[in-house]
Amino acid sequence: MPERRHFWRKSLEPIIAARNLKKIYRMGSAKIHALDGVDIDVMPGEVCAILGTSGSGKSTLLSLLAGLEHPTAGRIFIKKKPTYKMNESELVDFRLKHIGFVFQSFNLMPTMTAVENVALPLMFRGVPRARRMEAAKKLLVEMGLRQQLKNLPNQLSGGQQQRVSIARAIIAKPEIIFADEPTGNLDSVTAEQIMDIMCGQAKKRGATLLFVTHDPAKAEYADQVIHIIDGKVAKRETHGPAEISTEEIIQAELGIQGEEK
Ligand SMILES: Nc1ncnc2c1ncn2[C@@H]1O[C@H](COP(=O)(O)OP(=O)(O)OP(=O)(O)O)[C@@H](O)[C@H]1O
Repeated sequence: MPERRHFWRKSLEPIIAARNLKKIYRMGSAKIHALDGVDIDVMPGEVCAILGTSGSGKSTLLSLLAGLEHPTAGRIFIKKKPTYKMNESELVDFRLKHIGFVFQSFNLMPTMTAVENVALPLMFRGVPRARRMEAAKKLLVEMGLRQQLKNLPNQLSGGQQQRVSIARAIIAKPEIIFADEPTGNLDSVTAEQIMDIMCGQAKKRGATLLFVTHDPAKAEYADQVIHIIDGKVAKRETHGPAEISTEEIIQAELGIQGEEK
């Protein structure tokens, strides 16, 4: 598990902020309150887990925050921009510039090789082919896939496919990464490796990572855990300044080592 970075939450502005988010789905005459007044603040560079059981509303929350669906009510600000007011084309543009996605079922292009899949987001940004293929290759090698660069997705294991999709999510250097049950299709050993890679890469790049999980063990990787029950925030936990003493903060800031006894 990568070392957690400590956040001086008070001194930072949230990169993701949501207020009183509501999402009501209509099924015939029935109304389903998938989200019922959720508030969220995620700080820049933070790893945040949305933890909840099946049907609690976590995927709905992720899809609202990512601008894939519109809320029934409430406000969402990403990088201080009111994304809940944006139209589809503004949202597409915003996502392309600032957000990377990792999905439970990998969502790789089946007819493209690993390296072509990873290079794809750079194509949308107009990076010339030679440069984007080189960057994709470098990243995949860093992820331990040197031997699999030219494999198609169906010639890769689940863990390898998820590494490719993490590489695809981060290659264009998004400030925010959203991941929906990123280890849901993987065995427990591979799932741990993927959590290490995903959280480690986010930290290394200073990106904000928000992931959804039903597994409390995966939420352990996060700086902030938001527990969702029946569309409401039931509990928030932050690991960071709250857990360390003022003296430790001062020592960390000044680089002072503890005195030898
Ligand atoms: N498009 C939809 N139309 C109608 N109801 C929906 C829709 N999407 C989600 N729901 C309902 O909203 C509630 C929350 O669903 P959501 O998918 O967000 O839960 P979840 O916590 O992600 O569950 P899981 O872990 O099983 O994916 C559920 O009752 C679900 O049936």
